[in-house]
Order: sequence, then C-alpha cells, then structure tokens
Amino acid sequence: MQTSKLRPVLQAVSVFNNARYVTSVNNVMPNVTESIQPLKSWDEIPGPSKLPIISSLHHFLPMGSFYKIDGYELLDKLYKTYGPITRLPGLFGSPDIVILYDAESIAYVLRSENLTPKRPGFQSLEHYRKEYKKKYGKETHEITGLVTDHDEKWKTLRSTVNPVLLQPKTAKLYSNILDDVANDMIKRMRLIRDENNMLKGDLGTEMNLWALESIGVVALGDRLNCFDPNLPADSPVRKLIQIVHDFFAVADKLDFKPSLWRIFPTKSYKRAMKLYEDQENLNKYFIQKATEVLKTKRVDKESENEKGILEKLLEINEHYAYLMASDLLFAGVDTAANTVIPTLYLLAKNPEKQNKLREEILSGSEKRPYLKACIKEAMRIMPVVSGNLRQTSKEYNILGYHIPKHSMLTFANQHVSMMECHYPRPNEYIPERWIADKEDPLYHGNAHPFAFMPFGFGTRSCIGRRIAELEMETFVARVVENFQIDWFGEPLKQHQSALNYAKGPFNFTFKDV
Ligand code: HEM
Repeated sequence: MQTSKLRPVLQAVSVFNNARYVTSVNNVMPNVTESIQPLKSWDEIPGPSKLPIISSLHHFLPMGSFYKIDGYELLDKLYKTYGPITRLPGLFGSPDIVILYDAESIAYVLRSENLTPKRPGFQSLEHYRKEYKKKYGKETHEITGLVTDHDEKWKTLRSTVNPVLLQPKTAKLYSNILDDVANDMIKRMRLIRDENNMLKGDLGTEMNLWALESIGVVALGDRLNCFDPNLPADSPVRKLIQIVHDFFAVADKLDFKPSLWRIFPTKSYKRAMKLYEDQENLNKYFIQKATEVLKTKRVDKESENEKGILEKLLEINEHYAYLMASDLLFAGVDTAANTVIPTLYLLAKNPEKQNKLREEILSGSEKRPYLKACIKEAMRIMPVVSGNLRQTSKEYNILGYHIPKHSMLTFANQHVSMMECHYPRPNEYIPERWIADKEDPLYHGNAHPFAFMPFGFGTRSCIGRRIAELEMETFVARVVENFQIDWFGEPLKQHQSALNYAKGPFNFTFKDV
C-alpha cells in the first residue's frame, strides 16, 4: 500500500475534520464534539462587513472587493479571505447566509437535520403556490409540492411518492423508451450537423430538448415529440420548452440574487407570477392528456410492474400525481442537460478517456462502471448544482462559532469536491478515481464521505436521482458510441445562477466513428 503518498492527503483531511469544534447544542456528544474554547458569537463569524441600511452592498459596487464577482469565483474569494466558515450579510431584508467549506461541519449539520430538513430556495414559487393564488381566488391545496413544502407537509408528500419514484425497478421500466429518445436525439444531431461536424443550432437548447423529451416520458408516460422539426411556434410543447427554460432564469433573479420583490411587486416579480401560472396551466394540459391516454391503455396492462410513475401515483392520489409530474418537469430538465454538456466536454478534452469509454460501450457489457465514473467525475469538476442549503431547526456550535436556530447555512459542495485534501490532482479529469481500489492513492474512499454530494443528502435528497442517472448514462453512451467528440478553442465556461449553466460558444465537433 502506498501509504507515504496517502499521508499528506490524510493529514490535510484531518485539519478539515476538526470535529472538536462541531457540536449541536441540543445533542450531547461528549468525546468528539466538546469545544475547547469559549464559543464566538454569530456576529463574530468572519465575512464582509455590514453598514447600516445598505448592509454589505458596498462590497459589490465599483471599488468594492467583490465588484462584478459572483458564482464560484465569489465563493472562492470568500473562502480564501475568510476561511472555512464565512458569513455573507443579507441584502434588502434577506437573511445573512453562513457558508461552510468544511466537509465534517457539513456532515454534522446534514445528519442532525435529517428528519424533515428545511431547504428554502424557490421562495417566489412557494409564494405563488401558497399566497399569490389564494390572494387571487384560485384553487389552492394544503400540499403544494416537494420543492415548496417543508416540515410535516413535505414529509407526507415525500413518504407517499418515495416508494414509487425511488424503486430501482421503476427507473428500469423506462430504459427502453429512454434509449429510443437517445437514439432519436442522435438522428437529430446528424440531421442538424454542418459540413464541419458542428451542430447548427445552439447545443444548450438541443440538450434541453433531449432532457425535456426524456423527463416527459417519465413524468407523463408518453413522448412529447420535442424533436419534431415541424412543431408550430404556438404549440403547447414549444410553450413548455420555453417555460422550462425561463423558469430558472426568473427564479434566479427573485430567489438567488438581491431583489426587492418581498417589499413591492417588481417587474420581475410580475413576470415570475405570470410564468408560474402559465406553467401550471400547461402542466395541467399535459397531465390531463396523459391521464386520458392512460385510461385507454389500462385494460391492456398485465401486471403491476408495468405501471409507470404517473399511473401509480394517480391510483394513490390524483393531486400528488399532478404535483409530482409538475415538479419533475421543471427539476429534471436543466439539471440533466447541464450535466451532460460538461461530461461531453471533459470527454472531448480527454480523448484517451473517451476512447476507453467507447471500448467499454462497444464491448456490449451490461455493467458499465467506466461510464458511471465518467459522469460522476464530470459532476465533481463541473457540477450543475454548486451547493446546497438548509435552514437550521436547532442551534449548533460550528468551528468555534454559535449558530442560532433558523439560520441559513449554505454548503459549498463544488469547492469541497475540488479540494486536494479530498481528491488528489483535483483539477484533472480522472474517472479512474471512482473505480480505483483501496491501494491506489486516487481511491475515492479516501475523501471525506460528504466531500461529494451532487444529489444532496438524506431524506430530502434528489428524488429524480435514479432517473437522471439512467437518462444521462443512456444518452452519453449513445453519443460516444456514434461520434468522436472533439472540442476546439477556449475552455467551456459555466455561468452560475440558480444552477451552473454551461455557457456557449459550444465548440464541439461530432464526427461519425
Ligand atoms: C444531474 C441531474 C440532477 C442533479 C445534479 C440534481 C440535484 C439535486 C439536488 C442537489 C437536490 C437537493 C437535495 C437536498 O436538498 O439534499 C435535488 C432535489 C430535487 N430534485 Fe434533483 N437533480 C438532478 C436531476 C433531477 C431530475 C431528473 C429530477 C426529476 C425526475 C429531479 C427532481 C428533484 C426534486 C423533485 C427535488 C426536491 C426533493 C425534495 O425536496 O424532497 N432532479 N436535486
């Protein structure tokens, strides 16, 4: 065993794993968690200073140290300036956020919050579903959706839909149809290639079409036909494509950037409310259509195992079936598309890895560990979700600081998974680390178990994980089987908003193999 090579890595991990400073005030965990120094207060947590009224705004204005910096760069600068726990003062009435870059502290909070974890995020959508609709006399329900509910309401919905969505055999049910979607997308890519083997349209839009068509078969049980070149501009499918696209953009403006919408109805707020309403109506249209089709098919069904997600949920609770189909249609599109683009990019930039993957695919083996490893490694380096959030339900002592109940904690997952102490040679695309054995210094098990969490953690983790993995593996395999992927010019960049979006120009070429 190459212990000498591992030692620096393990030493570095232990610096971050300083568990003595991590305690939950309500939980007594003597041996490992007792702080040896008096706790410092919330206000003493390092971070940009605050001024009366404008809070920390001056840091983001010209001459300020964070002017024109956001996304990964901002979190990186905060980490380098203030360390593994940083407090970012809230703007325009929004609360301060504490950012954690320490895997052990993150683990402690996530484990302690794991019964009914609260993940605030899409607050404008929550406002639409819970308050706006009531105000305008529209029909409302106690339970509004996985993304927007919390506590007992969330638990009721999640525990009902978990058995339907998380069973491995449910995801398997869709493998053939998802493969049909992937093959149709390959045909479309051939059709829209120019003489230089580049796609004529925008690759980001194309990947969104693939992702929507894929999630459509899961959420609605049938093909949406997003690839139809003759779709009229005002067709419901085109509208759905547009709405899914605009959805995260408005949510980003209202929920993830400083915004005054909570104080008065801004232009973006009005736009968002209209968009959420349109989305709701369109979802109703598609779900109703899918339900009618299912009714005609049901007599042919021989066994329970053949029933799809929508069908099973409709039998349990019609309202829940509608909520889930809506949430899948919005949570499953941009996420999958913006994971596949970086994966193809990293394979293009690492031709030897691409060839190795092609060999595995062409071998026809049913098990494809290298394919899984290639996608996982892309999610480590260029994740679509850069971090996660919890609102604490209790007090904590973290890294020597007191964290009061109801605080907003952000976990800088993207940073943690790029730390040398967890993943040696962190900037290199090395899918092998995910399949290496224990003796190998690259072995992924040497990392802190909370250093890589692309789908979140625990009871609130991504309910679409199995579906997303199946979709992405099916499509990436078909692309690599059919095309030699190359990239030229400047590296691919990501633009961080509510999600990390791959940003054009997309300098891919797809040559037939
Ligand atoms: C690469 C693709 C995807 C990634 C990286 C991803 C990541 C995540 C993450 C990080 C969370 C938050 C988990 C937490 O708070 O611990 C989440 C939640 C969620 N995801 Fe995904 N996701 C992906 C694809 C999908 C797909 C395809 C669907 C739909 C089929 C989906 C549906 C959801 C839903 C409904 C939630 C909210 C769960 C809850 O609060 O109970 N996601 N996802």
